[in-house]
Amino acid sequence: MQDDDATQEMLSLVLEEPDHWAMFLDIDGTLLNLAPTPDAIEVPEALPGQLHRLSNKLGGALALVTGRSLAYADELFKPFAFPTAGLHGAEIRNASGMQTVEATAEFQALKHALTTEAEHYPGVLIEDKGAAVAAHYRLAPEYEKILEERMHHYAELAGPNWALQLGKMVFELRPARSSKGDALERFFQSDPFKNRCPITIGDDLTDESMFAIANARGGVSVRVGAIGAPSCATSRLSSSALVRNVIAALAA
Ligand SMILES: O=P(O)(O)OC[C@H]1O[C@H](O[C@H]2O[C@H](CO)[C@@H](O)[C@H](O)[C@H]2O)[C@H](O)[C@@H](O)[C@@H]1O
Ligand SMILES: [Mg+2]
Repeated sequence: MQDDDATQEMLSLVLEEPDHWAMFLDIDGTLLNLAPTPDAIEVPEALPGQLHRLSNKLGGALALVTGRSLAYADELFKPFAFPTAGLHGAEIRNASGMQTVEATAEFQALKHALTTEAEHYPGVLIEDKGAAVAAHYRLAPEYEKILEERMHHYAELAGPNWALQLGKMVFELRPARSSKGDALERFFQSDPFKNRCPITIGDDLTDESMFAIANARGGVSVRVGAIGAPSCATSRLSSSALVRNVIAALAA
């Protein structure tokens, strides 16, 4: 299912039975257009309020599920503080409170070594996310191969508590203990998510684990972007703009 059909499906499902559904939304490339650098993203002025109204319609069962840190996600959508899973599922704020992850001294040293090494790769940006770190090559695609090799090396150094996460023009080291799919299961343990059916929308490899949970629970999974990348999502929306149209229509 694509664009018009996928949009129509989500609108009718949620508007007809708002008490039945829970929505799980990725941020970069899904709610927001991709930008040249991590901090260059723009949050459309109306979006935080629309998400808030939609969340109210769903009885609070709307969560952000992102590779960003929880604190960064909160900044983007303030003054609202939605239930959120950050660092690809490793951090979570749900009804049970907030769980974050601390970087160990060894991981701090690793981030320092990576940042120093990246000075030799002009245009490569290192994003320090606390217990995760991202090496972005969007501005310097010529370094993709070397960066991939080096990030495999740093992943080995980091040990089994960290995993290498591939993304859009980025290699990340993230806490290995939890994926976005695991985060969904944790949301489902308590209200307002308990006993609801998931609608998941995401654009990247990291979102596949939440699509799998949505499919297994009889829900809806939507991958954003052009057809091409293999995905277990059952529907497609070709752009973040279309995602925001769905959010606006559901919030109205
Ligand atoms: O799970 P998400 O909410 O989609 O976060 C995934 C990563 O998004 C960010 O990087 C990506 O978006 C940047 C801004 O558009 C872009 O410049 C970059 O090339 C993309 O990879 C973010 O910086 C990462 O920390 C997130 O893990
Ligand atoms: Mg994304």
